[in-house]
Amino acid sequence: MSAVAARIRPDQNPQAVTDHPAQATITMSAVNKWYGKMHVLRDIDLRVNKGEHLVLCGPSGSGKSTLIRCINALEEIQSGTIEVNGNVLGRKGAKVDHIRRDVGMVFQQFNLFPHLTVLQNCMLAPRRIHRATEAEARDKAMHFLEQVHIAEHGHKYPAQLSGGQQQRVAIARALCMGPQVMLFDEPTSALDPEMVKEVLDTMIGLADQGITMICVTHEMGFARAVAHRVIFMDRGEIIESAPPSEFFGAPKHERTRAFLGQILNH
Ligand SMILES: Nc1ncnc2c1ncn2[C@@H]1O[C@H](COP(=O)(O)OP(=O)(O)OP(=O)(O)O)[C@@H](O)[C@H]1O
Repeated sequence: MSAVAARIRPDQNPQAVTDHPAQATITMSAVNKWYGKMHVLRDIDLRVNKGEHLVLCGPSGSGKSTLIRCINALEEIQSGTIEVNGNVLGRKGAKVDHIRRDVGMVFQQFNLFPHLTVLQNCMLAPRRIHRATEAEARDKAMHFLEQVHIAEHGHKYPAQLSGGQQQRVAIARALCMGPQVMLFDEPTSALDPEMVKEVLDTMIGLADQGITMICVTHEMGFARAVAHRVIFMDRGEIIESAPPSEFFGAPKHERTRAFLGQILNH
């Protein structure tokens, strides 16, 4: 049985979020973003509690990537506020470097440095951000490479690994920063089908450890198994947000139903 199938769904597990009393890690309030004249995020209000796992889905171009890229300050917003662990983005004196340290990001393309080994890729953040010694950085990198079951490939270069293995290295590298929140932007979209499961299983392992996660993904099996809340976005707006049982069992909005009809029948 796959790890996805074997898990108790979080909304069937009363301890899942109540272990973490409502303590917001991320708060987005009335966030608007334009690219030129294109209004891509429209009055986004979103609160993510510590330990919460969110899955963000929606049609192509609906603003999902932009939303999560705004959270770690890869994109600027034009109005509203985003607060991450007490740091308010966009305000004078905002500590963008703190936000980037607190928020680990995993992209569709793995973005590993090709000229560095797996181990060296993972040692960068501890060395540069946490000013760790070489030995400390190596220990930390090995710890997270072991966690994603890839430590034996530490001496290799990214090009010598499969896509799934590279993505697991990218996850380990993000974890080496010691983030409070992990953002995943379609982490399995660039992978061959047989490699998708290994990456999803790694993400499930992280979820089980209680790390706060926001995942943009169309892997609805993962959403059912791991998400406390599934959010549907369309045309820059949050249309629906509900626990998976409700979201999949009785979606309220017509646009959510149409979207689910398309991707679940695919
Ligand atoms: N850097 C950019 N400059 C201009 N327009 C952009 C930029 N990035 C994204 N867009 C546009 O903003 C809109 C939202 O894009 P975004 O990538 O956030 O959507 P998405 O829901 O993540 O889509 P997908 O599922 O295809 O990745 C799209 O119309 C896209 O073309």
